[in-house]
Amino acid sequence: MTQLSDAITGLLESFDLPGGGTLLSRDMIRAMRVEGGRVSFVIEAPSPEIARQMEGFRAVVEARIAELPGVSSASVVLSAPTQTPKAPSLKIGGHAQPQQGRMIPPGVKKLIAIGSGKGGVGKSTVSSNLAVALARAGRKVGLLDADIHGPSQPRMFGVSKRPASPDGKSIIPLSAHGVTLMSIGFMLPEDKAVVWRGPMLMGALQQMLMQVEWGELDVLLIDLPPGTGDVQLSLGQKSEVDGAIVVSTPQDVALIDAKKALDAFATLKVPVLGMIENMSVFVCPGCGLESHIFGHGGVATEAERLNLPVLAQLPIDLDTRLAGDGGAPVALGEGPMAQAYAKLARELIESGAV
Ligand SMILES: Nc1ncnc2c1ncn2[C@@H]1O[C@H](COP(=O)(O)OP(=O)(O)OP(=O)(O)O)[C@@H](O)[C@H]1O
Repeated sequence: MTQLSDAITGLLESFDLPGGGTLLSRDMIRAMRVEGGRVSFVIEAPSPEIARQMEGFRAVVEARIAELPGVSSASVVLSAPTQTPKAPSLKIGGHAQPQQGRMIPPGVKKLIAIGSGKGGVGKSTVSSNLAVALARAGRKVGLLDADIHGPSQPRMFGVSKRPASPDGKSIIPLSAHGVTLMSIGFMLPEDKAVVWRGPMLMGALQQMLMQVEWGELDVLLIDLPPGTGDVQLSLGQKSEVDGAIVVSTPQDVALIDAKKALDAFATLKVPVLGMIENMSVFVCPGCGLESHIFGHGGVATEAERLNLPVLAQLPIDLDTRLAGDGGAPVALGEGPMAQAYAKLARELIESGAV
């Protein structure tokens, strides 16, 4: 740095701002130029209101800069972000911030996690449809897509807008089909892989739970990543999950992993509300023949062994797949799958779980 730059930095450090810190420590200086003896820069205030209040301060800073040896002219301008919502500061790879207390979004009455051991068993499909069915039953529902490595909810709800952030910190969730929605998928390009370590995942989860303005919700469903990794661990340890639902297909490999997911919830002391068997049977639309493509009865046996209810048995269903891919979950309609999800929602409400 030149002598003049040093002198400018020293001067800027000498002004304490109300509320603590300096223009430099609070990162409010923009477009600094020192050319010959001409100095110019912008002070960016957090809001137009604060910019107005800082006018006297700006004039003092400008005058003091002009007095520095070697300065021929000084121009200090105040600016503030416009009121247009700007992109949230959900920085990729941000670490969890230290915070007091636990990650419990204010205004949310119940947190329900939806997990699976294995990927691809239909956990996100079940989450989206259950969210829609609960909303249709009159519940105020939020859905947090915490499947950080493979967020599917933007596609399943047909929304991919970047959420707004009026102050650059709080994030306004999106809303689709009566459900308040947030997904890491809204913040990243679809083809961008998330390669994060544990603390970064924790940071992202913390931001999605606590920076998002969820508002008043009867229930926030959390679509977990498959398996028993860092997101499950953080959620179990740092939040208060009221209940978990484990989705599995009847297939042995899926069930082995589902048992691990159940075991993880038990370790984290998260009460399991029950299991959902997805893709339990395929009924041929031509002849009505039932085929148990992924096996039969495995989920019921496991649930019985653990004294857990089987909350639903959902068949392999083309409409479910098409509706999910098309951005309008099948539970929005009137057909048999919509009825099955409506029944699941009703029973969860009646049991007091949501
Ligand atoms: N009952 C069903 N009938 C037909 N297709 C289904 C059914 N359930 C899910 N699918 C389809 O299976 C695929 C995987 O489902 P989904 O993404 O919900 O699984 P997942 O367990 O969340 O996967 P991942 O863990 O990889 O995110 C999707 O294409 C979905 O539409």
